[in-house]
Amino acid sequence: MTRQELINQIYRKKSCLSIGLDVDINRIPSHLIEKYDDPVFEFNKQIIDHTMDLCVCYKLNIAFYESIGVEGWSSLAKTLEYIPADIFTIADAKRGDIGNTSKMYARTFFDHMDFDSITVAPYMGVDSVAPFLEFKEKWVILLALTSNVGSRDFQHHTDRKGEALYQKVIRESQTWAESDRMMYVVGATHPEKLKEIRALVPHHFLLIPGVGAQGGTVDEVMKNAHVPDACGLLINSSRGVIYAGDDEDFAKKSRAAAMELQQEMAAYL
Ligand SMILES: O=C(O)c1cc(=O)[nH]c(=O)n1[C@@H]1O[C@H](COP(=O)(O)O)[C@@H](O)[C@H]1O
Repeated sequence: MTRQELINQIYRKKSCLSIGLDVDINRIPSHLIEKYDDPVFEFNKQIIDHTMDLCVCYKLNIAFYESIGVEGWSSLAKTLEYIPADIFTIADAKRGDIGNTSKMYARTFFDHMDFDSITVAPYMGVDSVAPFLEFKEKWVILLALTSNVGSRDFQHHTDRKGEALYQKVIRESQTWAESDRMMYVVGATHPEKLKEIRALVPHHFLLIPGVGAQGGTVDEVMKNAHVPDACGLLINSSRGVIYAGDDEDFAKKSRAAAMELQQEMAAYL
């Protein structure tokens, strides 16, 4: 998907919501487990049916699918097929290795499967990221400042000139790809850093996880990092949306949770 197609969708739906399909088999409503051969896919299908007009992206965290083996990969593939073609998709895989191996990861998610983007760790440098950029209209979403507490262990570390590691990642990687192929992950749990990061990358999209279950808010993100006329944000919520309910009406409750986030976003779009 192109940058302009993504932007058009955001303004059409008045939403920059990414819904994280982080499906834990132990949290799926029991009636789905009893009734369906592939309860993970059925869960996703019902969530997608109830939310696709409210979000512009689905992020599938690969760990949740890998953790249940071959069946998980099959549920992942079926879910990806089911997502409407005009909705942006993220393989949240956090990959990156020597070039020869990254090439295989890129083939997995861009060739074998048809995701629009993949999350990539930057720490092995340019040759570990380049193979993902060889695919036309596919995006790399580079980890910059993550949402977890441990992000302080390395990412905030400053060099002698006072530049933090996450700042260096953002500055250097801008020479690897333009804003039509590269996004950055910045946690909603660092609202005080959002303005500064937006100044470093005025045109790039930021993928912002950490809203809801991890304590970040849509309002603070929109206030500090929203770009007029381009939005420049995909704000993700996983557990807050998909586990809003745990009974037969779980998908309706997900819709209500997604709508609440979308309406907060609409005020800025
Ligand atoms: O790359 C990510 O998506 C990501 C980066 C980060 O810094 N923090 C973070 O929480 N994530 C992912 O975003 C999702 C957050 O889930 P919830 O906290 O349930 O909304 C999970 O899939 C995480 O793996």
